[in-house]
Amino acid sequence: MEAYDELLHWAQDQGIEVHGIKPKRIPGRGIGIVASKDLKANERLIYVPTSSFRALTTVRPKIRNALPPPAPKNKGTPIHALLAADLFLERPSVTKKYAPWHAVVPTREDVFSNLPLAWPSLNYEKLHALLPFNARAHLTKQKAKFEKDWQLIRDVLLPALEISPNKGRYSKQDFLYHWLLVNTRTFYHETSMTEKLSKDDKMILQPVADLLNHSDGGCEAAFDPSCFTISADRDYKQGEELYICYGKHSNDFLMVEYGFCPEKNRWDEVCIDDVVLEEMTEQEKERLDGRGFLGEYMIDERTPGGCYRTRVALMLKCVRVEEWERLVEEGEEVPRLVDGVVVRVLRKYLKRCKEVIGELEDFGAAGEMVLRRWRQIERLVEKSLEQLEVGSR
Ligand SMILES: C[S@@+](CC[C@H](N)C(=O)[O-])C[C@H]1O[C@@H](n2cnc3c(N)ncnc32)[C@H](O)[C@@H]1O
Repeated sequence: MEAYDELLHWAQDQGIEVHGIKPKRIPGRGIGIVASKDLKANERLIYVPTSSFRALTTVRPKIRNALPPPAPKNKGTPIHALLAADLFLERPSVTKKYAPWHAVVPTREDVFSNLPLAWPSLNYEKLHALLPFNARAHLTKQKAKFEKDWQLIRDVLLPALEISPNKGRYSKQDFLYHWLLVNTRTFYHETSMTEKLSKDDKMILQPVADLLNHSDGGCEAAFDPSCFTISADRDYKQGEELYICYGKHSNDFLMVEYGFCPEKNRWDEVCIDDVVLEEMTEQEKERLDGRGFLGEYMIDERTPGGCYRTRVALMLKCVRVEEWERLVEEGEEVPRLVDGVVVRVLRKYLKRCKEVIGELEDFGAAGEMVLRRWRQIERLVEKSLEQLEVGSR
């Protein structure tokens, strides 16, 4: 029997209802979910009762008792770390219970080849430095989060269970694999047990639904304290892939969190803080900070001339300070005069894109995803420049 068929049988025994869909291997996306028959909009496709989640309640007591309990305001042990520890320390008897799920989740090789946090140390520093601004910032934060969780596992959990860390199966790399599995497969869900915890802690794993790939739109996901459901957002033809939206994320975020960088993404945007801030004197930065306009300068397909924050910041370069203060105070539209400054800054950014692309072209397979990302950015900047230049004629 195929691993997917076994998963579906197993899921049925867990009370999970699956209707009109089936898992399928999809080139470049691992496993995904396709329609096994024609589907109508609003048909319920997956029903997962709370009892079949892997959540705080299913983390084995010996693990929960050894670690500080999760607490509001990100105090205590993150649920992420608890779920990852539960998978990391699974004994064969437990694994047996979840064997059909383990048989279909990505292997270590799959996970490590896609996710930046798992880049081999030799490449990590170099590629990290070549990431676009927001991807770099996000990866730095993610790394800090992982290191903190690993410290808790190594220094508190493993000693409490009398397991020696850094040995084979209990190594940091092995924890990283399970931590990334959790990171890429959890869903947001809230119960009375988790309502006081931070948003990041309201996470659960749910077999079958976690096989849905992401797109910038897709099926409807809904939950209440008793279950999680996925319904068709439109009619589907048999064989079509179904997606859900993991969130309105940019490609920089998707690349770091999930290890892929789609060509089509209506939520994509690019942060150009490095080039905008290079333009500013210390005094100008202070002024921007004082008005709450320091950083987060974005461009996207809909705003070729930059977001409001970008335009406000660059306005400092083309109007007198008193006029700038007045326009900001009154929330007035930024004058078209700023377009000239935006063009100059975007040309500088485009030059930088091309330099990084040149470096990444020599990097080989390890840098492929980052290269693809920079090429997307290059296209976006070129398009923005074209539109600004046409607009100024
Ligand atoms: C929740 S899982 C989805 C199921 C997954 N494809 C699998 O094989 O188990 C999330 C992972 O699927 C992959 N993925 C999801 N959406 C994708 C997409 N649009 N393009 C490429 N990979 C995608 C990424 O590896 C991501 O980390």
